[in-house]
Amino acid sequence: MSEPAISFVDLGFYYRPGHFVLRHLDAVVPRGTVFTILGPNGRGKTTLLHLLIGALTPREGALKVTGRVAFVPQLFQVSFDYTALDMALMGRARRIGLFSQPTKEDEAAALAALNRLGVADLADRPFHELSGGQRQLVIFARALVAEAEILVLDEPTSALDLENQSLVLDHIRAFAREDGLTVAMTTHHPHHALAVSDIALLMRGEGDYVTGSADEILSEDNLTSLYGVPLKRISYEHEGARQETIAPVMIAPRPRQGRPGDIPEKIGGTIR
Ligand SMILES: Nc1ncnc2c1ncn2[C@@H]1O[C@H](COP(=O)(O)OP(=O)(O)OP(=O)(O)O)[C@@H](O)[C@H]1O
Repeated sequence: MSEPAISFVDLGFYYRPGHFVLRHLDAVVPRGTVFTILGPNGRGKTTLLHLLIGALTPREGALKVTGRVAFVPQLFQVSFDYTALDMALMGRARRIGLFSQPTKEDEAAALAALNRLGVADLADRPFHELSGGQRQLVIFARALVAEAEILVLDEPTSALDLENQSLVLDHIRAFAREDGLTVAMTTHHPHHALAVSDIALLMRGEGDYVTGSADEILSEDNLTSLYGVPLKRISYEHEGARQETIAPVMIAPRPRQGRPGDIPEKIGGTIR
């Protein structure tokens, strides 16, 4: 079996001595899989991503990341007047070198990546004038142009409308299934995790983690106890195939046929 893209054993990190943000954390992420990190605010998801990209160093345990990493942060700001194409070209910086000009081949690669993400028409627009979602797609293109083997994505769908969420999830799946990339990402959306992940990590608190096959880990019980609100796995049919999604039941469901408190049997499918 090939070496995993990411592995950590007994990983621990604190910003201030004596105040561990995460501790005794173990996971193995094989190449070409999608690894999703979930947990309530402040549990250390972003801290874990920063450890993966080498911006932070473990205080305890061992962390191994094998392959070139590209990081896509949640909000990407630039203070200079770069175009979207310039931003994508920055992914080629390693090839182009500090004082050289991009070649036609570099430009073609950057345009192809923008095209794949559906934003080639924005190539000449100033990056800082783009919407949050458009910027996100351009930064994805930059990660592709960098020919990274491991993509580390901080809440990749947070700035996106529903259509673009779906598009980005499709891209994430394709990066892993078609390009063989490994994707490590955080999300506050369990249904996104279920849609794309092979492996999930639930960060329940310091020293309290669950990791393993996403389909098994993202159970109603695990998610309900993680978030403190009831969540349901919903089975439905789409284009002739059985699918599953996850939805929170944060407010009392609307009663059907005037029966107060009646939990609907169907929300486009069957609640298990
Ligand atoms: N630079 C820092 N210095 C000190 N403490 C920090 C720093 N960054 C984060 N923390 C603390 O570490 C803990 C974990 O933060 P982190 O941002 O990793 O959580 P998160 O799970 O990503 O949260 P969210 O879902 O809100 O983005 C929090 O208590 C936070 O206050």
